[in-house]
Amino acid sequence: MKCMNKHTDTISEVVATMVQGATNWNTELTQEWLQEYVDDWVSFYRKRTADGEVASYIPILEEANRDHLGISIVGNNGMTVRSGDADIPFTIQSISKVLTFVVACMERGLSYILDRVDVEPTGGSFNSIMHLEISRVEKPFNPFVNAGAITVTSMLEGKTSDQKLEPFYELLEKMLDYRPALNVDVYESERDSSMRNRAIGYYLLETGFLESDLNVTLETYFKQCSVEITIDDLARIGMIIANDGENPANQEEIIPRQVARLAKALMLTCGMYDASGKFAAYVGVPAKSGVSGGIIALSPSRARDETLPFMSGCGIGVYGPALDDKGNSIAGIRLLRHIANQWDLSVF
Ligand SMILES: NC(=O)CC[C@H](N)C(=O)O
Repeated sequence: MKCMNKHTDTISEVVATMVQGATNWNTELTQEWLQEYVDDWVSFYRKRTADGEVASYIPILEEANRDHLGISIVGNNGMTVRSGDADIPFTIQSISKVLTFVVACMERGLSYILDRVDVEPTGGSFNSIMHLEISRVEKPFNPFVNAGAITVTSMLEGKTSDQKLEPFYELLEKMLDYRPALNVDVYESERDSSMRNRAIGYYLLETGFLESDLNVTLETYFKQCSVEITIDDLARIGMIIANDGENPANQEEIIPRQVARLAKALMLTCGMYDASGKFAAYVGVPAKSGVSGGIIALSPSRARDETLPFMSGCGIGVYGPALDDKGNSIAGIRLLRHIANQWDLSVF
């Protein structure tokens, strides 16, 4: 087998050699080799955390360590590569919007939700009110900015926040084999400080978009954002969405295919707020970020992929609480960009 040189070979070249040549190609060797690569990249991009700031508008989030950077990657065969600060729990924040959207579509049907929330990027910040008012929209722009997400949350079935979130927890449990818990301190910190989201809520109430009581809707929204997860969880959820909602280990359908596909399209066009265009151009994979520094990303499964069979249909979780001015993990984006380019993950 060709001797591997991680400084000169691209990952595709090496894996292509492995696949073509190679009587002794094996998963363990590949994993070891990928691990070395990823370890190098994480230590390189960790320096970029110094260029960002942790979120402070939810006071408790300011306690995060801005030097942290970790990544977890799960292939469609379960192969896992994790590196850096991979064991730090953090709250899911806006990444929850992908899951409440999925749950709402499963409960109400896709067309019910799409009649009430659009699928257009805003080009504005995640918590903008201005867009709603200036454009006099018929419905909120998309489910991944706060106005659209709060509207989706109002459409979840149930009268109390706990009833509304039960199917959300059940979906998480099905994907992760455990039930993540609410971080009560983060929930209370957001509940007591989130005047902007209350303003958005009142505007949605006035304009007739909300389908549940305002206070219950906001309580549900703050709770969904405060569920604690890890990058391994994000990678696993990403891997299932990448595979059109199916668990590749046993072909069980966890999310209906059409809903998973729509979620991917929305992640690609709206997942990184007003940096979504740049992210699509330079990274090119569906992703969704949150203000605690998490990013979920994925490489949709592609039959054509011969060089990296186990990375077609992979999920990626990143944690790096130092954020850029759009509210996305500053080092996390750079790390993802590097990996997507090296491994040819772009959907384009
Ligand atoms: N970008 C985010 O992660 C925002 C989520 C946060 N809970 C908020 O609504 O303000």
